[in-house]
Amino acid sequence: MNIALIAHDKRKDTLVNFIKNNEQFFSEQTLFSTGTTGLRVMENTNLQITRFQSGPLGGDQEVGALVAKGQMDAIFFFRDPLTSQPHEPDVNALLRLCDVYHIPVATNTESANAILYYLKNHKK
Ligand SMILES: O=C(CO)COP(=O)(O)O
Repeated sequence: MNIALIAHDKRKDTLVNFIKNNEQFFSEQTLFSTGTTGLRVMENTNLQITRFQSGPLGGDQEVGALVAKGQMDAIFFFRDPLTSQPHEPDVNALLRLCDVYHIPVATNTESANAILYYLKNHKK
């Protein structure tokens, strides 16, 4: 599966921990990420990730392009709900495209665990 990993700064540690706890699963997928998130995950795991631009520089839109082309199966996007982002329109655009194309998106550890369970058991 093609899976994108994205986290805002205050949620990067949480995403890295989630990925580390499930590294075997993610090692069997094709991974994409925004710039800094991918760097942090690769520094802390043995995973290989195709990194796009940093989020504020267009990375969310690059992930969105894969969604629009039908090339994305799921997104783990740990958002920071308490900090305003300069690229909020890009974030909203990505989430909107996920709804347009019915792509599962996890925005916190609990929804990530639920979607992980779904991906492991219902999508091969
Ligand atoms: O801002 C982001 C998502 O909106 C994430 O971007 P980085 O992974 O480059 O920090």
